[in-house]
Amino acid sequence: MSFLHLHGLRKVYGNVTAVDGIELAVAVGSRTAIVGPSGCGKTTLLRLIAGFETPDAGSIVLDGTELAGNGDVVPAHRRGIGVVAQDGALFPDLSIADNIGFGMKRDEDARDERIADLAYVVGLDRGILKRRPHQLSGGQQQRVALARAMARKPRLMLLDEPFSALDTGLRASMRKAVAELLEQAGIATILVTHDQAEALSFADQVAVMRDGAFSQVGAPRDLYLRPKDRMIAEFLGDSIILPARISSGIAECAIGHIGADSTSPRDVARIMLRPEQVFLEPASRADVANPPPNVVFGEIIEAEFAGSVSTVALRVLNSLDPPDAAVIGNHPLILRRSFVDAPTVGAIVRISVHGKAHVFDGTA
Ligand SMILES: Nc1ncnc2c1ncn2[C@@H]1O[C@H](COP(=O)(O)OP(=O)(O)OP(=O)(O)O)[C@@H](O)[C@H]1O
Repeated sequence: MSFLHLHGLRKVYGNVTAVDGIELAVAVGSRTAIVGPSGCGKTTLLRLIAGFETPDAGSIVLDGTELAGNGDVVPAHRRGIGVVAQDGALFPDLSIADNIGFGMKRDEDARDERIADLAYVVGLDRGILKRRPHQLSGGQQQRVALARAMARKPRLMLLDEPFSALDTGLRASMRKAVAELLEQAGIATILVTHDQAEALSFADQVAVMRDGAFSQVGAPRDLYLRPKDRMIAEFLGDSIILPARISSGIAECAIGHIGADSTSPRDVARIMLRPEQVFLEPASRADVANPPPNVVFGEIIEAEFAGSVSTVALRVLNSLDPPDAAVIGNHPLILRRSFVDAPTVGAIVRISVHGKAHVFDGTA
């Protein structure tokens, strides 16, 4: 069931169209991530939903109530929406307790107890409640901002890059903790981020944004494995994109005949593989001289070791399909992934592919 519905949203600043034609349905208690490059309109979209900006066209309906559209605009403080910004935006002169309790009434029953409960829920020690924001770490400040937003019992939570100031380890643990917390509270959440891994791991639904519009919306796994075009594929992670011929559900390409996720026959197509689908096993020049059917070998021409993930460039030695030979010959296949024993320059490897190749619509 759709809890939040955005229809045809548009926002223009002077001659900049920040957001245009946005359609989105958010289910009750679900997590949506909006991901896209800097300046694509993510923050503007959140500000429209929060009520800090008014759309030039389109509508926002939350739980059956129109917040913006044809009729009156519901002001931000009446929307029941919590917002956590990138920097937390805490009040520097208030104690942590008063920051958390900012939206509560002074005489609210058991106010102090609720503040302490909220601090506990977001994993903050009771001992810091008397401190001021500048006496807290970045991660603690973000937790305070989240507790403050939760104190108002929002129906929807908007998170604008709330983890971006944190270092990698803390970022991942905060993300997990926040996701669990909001899920337990049954609060639907929209997270804005420019970090694709964060979007894919956080959300049930990911919307990829480009130039003010959504280019694809779907479940993380679908978007990652079946992106609509090359740009989305590359934005969501490393990809190997090859020309291919599709016939009987098989993609015939330079590195073999691989099962395809499309059965429509096509003479000229583009396919995508994710690096974790491509395996390299040690082989020798003698194997290359007598290749078994549908087996492709390569030679490592560059190798870069970088800890758990290494990058290798390989030249395909017995490309199966002549149309690809020139492309592959001129452009080595680049593979960045983790190897137990990464091959070194000069090594001969047998290339194999697991899973299906994704076939792009069109030839882009
Ligand atoms: N108040 C404003 N006045 C004029 N232009 C604005 C305003 N706010 C945003 N813009 C423009 O609208 C476009 C979208 O900006 P927005 O901040 O929504 O992007 P973003 O995807 O959140 O970027 P970032 O990831 O860098 O925060 C940009 O071109 C920006 O310069």
